[in-house]
Order: sequence, then C-alpha cells, then structure tokens
Amino acid sequence: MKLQLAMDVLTTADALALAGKVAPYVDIIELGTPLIKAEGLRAVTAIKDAHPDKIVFADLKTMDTGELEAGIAFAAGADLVTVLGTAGDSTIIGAVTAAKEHGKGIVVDLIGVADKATRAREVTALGVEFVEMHAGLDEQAEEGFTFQTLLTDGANSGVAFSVAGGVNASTIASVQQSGASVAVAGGAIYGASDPAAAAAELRAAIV
Ligand SMILES: O=C(CO)[C@H](O)[C@H](O)COP(=O)(O)O
Repeated sequence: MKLQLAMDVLTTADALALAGKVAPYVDIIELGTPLIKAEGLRAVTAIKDAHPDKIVFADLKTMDTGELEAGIAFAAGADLVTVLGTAGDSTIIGAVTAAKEHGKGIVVDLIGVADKATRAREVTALGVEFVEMHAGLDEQAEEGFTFQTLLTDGANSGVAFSVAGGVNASTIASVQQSGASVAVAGGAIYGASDPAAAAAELRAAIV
C-alpha cells in the first residue's frame, strides 16, 4: 500500500516546506483543492520540480471539461488528477483521454456519491487508475460519520481504491486490511507538531 500526503495548506511556500520535510516517507504528494484554487497550477509545477521522483497528485475535483482541465494539470507536471465521481461519464472519459495523451492517470473521487462501490466499478471500466473512497473534511465533522463505511465500500467495490478522510496512526492498519492501494493522510501529517515524525509513523505502520 502506498502512502499519500494531502497538503491542505494555502501557499506554495508552505507546500514546498511541508513536502520537503515529509517526502522521504511518502510515495504520492497531493496538492489539495484549496491550495490549487489559491495558487493555481504553478504550485503543481513547483512541487514536481522540487520532487521529480514522487508521484504528484493534483486534486482538481473536476466536474466538467474533463479533457481540458486534466490536460492543463498534466502539462503543469501532475502525474495524477482527480475528477469527481458525480460528474458525467463523458467528463471522466475526456479526462482519461487527456491522461492517455500525457502518459498519466485519472483518479475518481467518490466524495458525495451514495453508492460508492457501484460507481467505483462504473468509472474503473472507463479507464481510470483507481477510485478514492473519500469522506471530505465537512462530512467527517457531521454527526454519525463512520470511517469504517469507506473501508467496507472499498472492499466491496472489487476495484483498485484509495481511502481518504480520517486516515491517521489509529486507522491506517484498518485501511491496509481493507485492501486499499493507497492511504491518504492530510491533517494527521500537516497538523502534527512534527510532520516528518507523523509521516514516518504512518509509513512504519504499513507492512
Ligand atoms: O481532499 C480532501 C478534502 O476534500 C482532504 O485532503 C482529504 O480528505 C484528507 O483528509 P484528512 O485531513 O482527514 O486526512
């Protein structure tokens, strides 16, 4: 299982500083949606230039113009780009077309999708790299939220998936046991007093 750092910081300088500390412990470096909205795709280029050996993940959460948006992110240096699972199939197919042109990949984020396992199978058949079983930061704060649902949906999907939203030192073992290909950790790393130590602890928990 790969480990992905989600950088929900708001400046390129902060992202470069965080990635510089944490990169030795992670496989994938994600630029979060707020960071890309604040700084633009120049932030993607800056991270890829600083970490050419890492998989750079641009969390665009594209909902329309899949080929256009994915294409500009790949041109900026992204290796993986997200499209929302609630988007139409034509948007996902367009993004996959751009990925093939650039030799890169699309990840479908299933945030807000009620039946994640079924949609996961549908979009995987369209040629995406993997799907993201994702509970967003707002959903995590809702009453009754259960992390376990993400793991169950992933295991039931029968396709390659990541888990995002609440991954930390207490939950990462269960993520691996669910069969996930990637564990995504944001706040557990960037919110720690020592992000490198937090990432190292997560890395050590992966067997
Ligand atoms: O994509 C995101 C929000 O839309 C977050 O980066 C992702 O959910 C990570 O969450 P956490 O901080 O709980 O690890």
